[in-house]
Amino acid sequence: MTFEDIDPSTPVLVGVGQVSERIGEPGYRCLSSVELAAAAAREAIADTGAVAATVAAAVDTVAGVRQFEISVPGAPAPLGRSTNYPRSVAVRVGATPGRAILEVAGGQGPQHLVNELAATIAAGDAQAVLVFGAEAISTTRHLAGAEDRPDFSETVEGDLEDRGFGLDGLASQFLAAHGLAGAPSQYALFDNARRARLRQTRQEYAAGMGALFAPFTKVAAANPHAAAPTERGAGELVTPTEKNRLIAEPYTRYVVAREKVNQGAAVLLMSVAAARRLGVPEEKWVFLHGHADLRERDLLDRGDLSTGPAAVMAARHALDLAGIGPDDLDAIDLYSCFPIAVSNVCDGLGLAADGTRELTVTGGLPFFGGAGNNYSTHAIAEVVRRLRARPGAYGMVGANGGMLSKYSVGVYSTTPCEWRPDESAALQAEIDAWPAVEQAVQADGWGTIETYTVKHGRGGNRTGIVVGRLEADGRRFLARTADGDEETLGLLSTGEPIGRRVHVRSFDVGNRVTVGDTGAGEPFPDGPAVPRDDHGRVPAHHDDHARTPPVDQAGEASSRGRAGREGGGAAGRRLRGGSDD
Ligand SMILES: CC(=O)SCCNC(=O)CCNC(=O)[C@H](O)C(C)(C)COP(=O)(O)OP(=O)(O)OC[C@H]1O[C@@H](n2cnc3c(N)ncnc32)[C@H](O)[C@@H]1OP(=O)(O)O
Repeated sequence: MTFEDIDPSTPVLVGVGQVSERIGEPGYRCLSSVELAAAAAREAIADTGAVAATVAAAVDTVAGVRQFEISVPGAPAPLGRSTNYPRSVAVRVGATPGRAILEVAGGQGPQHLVNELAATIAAGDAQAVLVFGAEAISTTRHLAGAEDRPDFSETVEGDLEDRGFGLDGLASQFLAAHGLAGAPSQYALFDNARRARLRQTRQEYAAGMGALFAPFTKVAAANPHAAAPTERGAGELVTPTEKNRLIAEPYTRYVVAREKVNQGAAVLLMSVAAARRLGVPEEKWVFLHGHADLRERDLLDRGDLSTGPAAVMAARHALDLAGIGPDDLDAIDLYSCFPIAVSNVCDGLGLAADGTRELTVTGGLPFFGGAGNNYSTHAIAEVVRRLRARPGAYGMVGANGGMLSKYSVGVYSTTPCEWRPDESAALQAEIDAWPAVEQAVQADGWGTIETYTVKHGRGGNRTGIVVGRLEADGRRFLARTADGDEETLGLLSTGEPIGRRVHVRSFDVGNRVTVGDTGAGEPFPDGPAVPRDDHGRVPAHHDDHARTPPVDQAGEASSRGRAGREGGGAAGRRLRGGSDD
């Protein structure tokens, strides 16, 4: 395949842009997420090397990645927001697209949009597509309480293909009521299960997480767009200190996605025909050689909580389509909200995760910054930049959303290639046919711990969360510890809890786990009942705190004040599982 004989409908990435700003630094402009996305989009348009106004006018489709503050029902936006984010950005860059898309929540969004809209171009249904996203969480958090805070509200007319939150099966009042409202505690369950599978001690596993992420800090330190550009050693990353407090065991703050960022990124795709017509030089062109989008089973349905096979299948399929293996990749960016998101894919692909292989091009979500759902647009932009500098080399972006729930992959190169349809649908049917683990929504009796975490609130309060199997019939249960149950917290915080025997008891407010069958026996006095028949229902966000992540991507604070809030009284206090941080 050469540039001369390539099909004119072939999709090609022709422009990328990234912008960022840090509070307190020279040039800080207090930009809204719309302004950050627009600045990145302008950069992507200019990056084509063609006449900017002509390129902007040719954009027929815009697709916005959802910000955290519009990713969960009831999320606050203390500085206001646009009623039509994609068109707010389009107007600013001089585009008048016929189609405007607002993608569902989730970190897979950027790569998914590139995969989907490249297919749209290949089918002849679009010619020039601008994908963008941005977060101004740092600015919003900083100014939320200020008297002279800016107002980012705007009303923009025009059609909008709003795909909704897309949180079905990812978030529910049932999960939230048992402490699983935020991403750190959800992912901690997977890392602890992986540790037990590898038969490692806590110290050994922490050392591995440190070794995995220390090289990420080095990449971040060299990246002008990084939110936390500080190089740190492996030991420093995983040693709890006042600054590096425990968030959800085994995670300290340094190994958790950092959501306080002001970052925007954009990618411009075109058909080869449009790129030629608009005068985009061929040295700017980057082709999608492989792509895949797969969804894991819902958390409590998964057979093995130590691994996320759908993500690995997606990566393998994208590489297969490209006709290469992991060793052929020159640049890799694996989504890194928590260590397991990276090590799961490394385990599956046989990639070294000890620092000998670079696994991020940006610095990763804890150090570059977890730009809400939009992190991987930055990864794509950086991979494109690197591949242009190394014609013929391959790069891969793995983008993760939910609780290791959705994985989208792109394999890129400057080498021309025709559009290659993927077989994700057939693979998805295979995944969907895997048997779901039978659940005991109301769990009573003795059981065995399958995985666990202990969440640490800012004030020192702790909540233990256990996923286990009932001895009587092997059904899976979810439970949390009662308030002040130091004995059970002690079991969960030392040695190897996985495989240990515990007692679980159901109450209206949810399941409670103890090391013995006493203590959780009294009837619970009051408090709203936990919905048990609607696992897919997304809890509304009533937190008036400035932090806005959705359940999909949330910080631990996001369950405050919603389902699972328990009543008072002595027994109530004892049974209460402790608040989020
Ligand atoms: C699929 C997925 O992507 S899942 C992942 C989704 N993302 C998440 O869930 C986000 C998870 N992270 C979080 O919730 C939070 O970062 C937490 C809970 C881990 C820590 O939050 P906090 O306790 O509020 O952290 P804290 O504010 O104390 O410190 C974080 C850093 O941000 C800095 N910071 C605080 N406010 C701001 C601000 N407005 N702007 C920029 N930086 C800020 C602090 O100075 C500190 O910097 P340092 O690293 O130099 O010490």
